[in-house]
Amino acid sequence: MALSGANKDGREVRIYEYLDELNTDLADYIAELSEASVKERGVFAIALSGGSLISLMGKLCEAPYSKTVDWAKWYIFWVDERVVAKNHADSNYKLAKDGLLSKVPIVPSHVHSINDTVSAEKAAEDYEFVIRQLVRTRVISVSDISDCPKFDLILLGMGPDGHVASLFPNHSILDEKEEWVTFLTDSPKPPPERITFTLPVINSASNVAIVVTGSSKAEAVHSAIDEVGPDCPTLPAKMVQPTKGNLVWFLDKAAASKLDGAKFSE
Ligand SMILES: O=C1O[C@H](COP(=O)(O)O)[C@@H](O)[C@H](O)[C@H]1O
Repeated sequence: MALSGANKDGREVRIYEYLDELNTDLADYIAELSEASVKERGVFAIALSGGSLISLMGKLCEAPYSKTVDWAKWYIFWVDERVVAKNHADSNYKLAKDGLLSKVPIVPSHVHSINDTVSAEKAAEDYEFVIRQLVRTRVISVSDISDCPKFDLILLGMGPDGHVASLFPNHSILDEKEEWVTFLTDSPKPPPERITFTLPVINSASNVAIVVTGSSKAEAVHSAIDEVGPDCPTLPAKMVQPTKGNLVWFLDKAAASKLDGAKFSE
């Protein structure tokens, strides 16, 4: 059984009693957005995070999705990446390749990973350049209220500290307004060197989903969604507020356990 609700800002919160239900609904959600985007624009530009998200997307590799999704129209990007070699265990690219991309017929030239042979600063600069080229050719749409790229879907995870992408609480990177992709060399979570989409890019997407499981994240979920606690205003997850797009939270029972008014009967 799933609980679902929308608040005044149009933000939707979906809570699942069982992980299998969350995984299936997440696959349905992504497949539906892919179909709508391919119908409207001919392509689907999706940006992935790393971490637990990739295994939660696992149903996409199975029937019916493996057959019904128009994989040839997918263009893949990373919302954030650790600046390590692509075959390193910490690489978000490797995680997605092993867990998803190698199991479905994605066109290799549509997979846009970062340059892993340069510094974090140069990798961020190069990645933004790649995105600018694809905005120019409209593989990625453009926001009609800023010059920001408008991804069809941005998928985020969230850490127990409320970080999303590589946007960490109280980090100056949260104030970045000009760059689309920026870098940090002092990530509080290892590895220290990372690149990340900035908040203006995340908040320009047509659709953003934040997918969170586990009790270690319940406090940050409560703070971000119920808008409580001293850390709330500067919690990166709370700062994800698409300007014109849709925001959906996918939560398991444990992650939702501290939310006001979201209780499953025992
Ligand atoms: O370091 C990172 O952490 C977040 C959250 O990861 P999770 O395993 O707790 O879901 C992830 O979304 C991000 O992409 C990654 O670089």
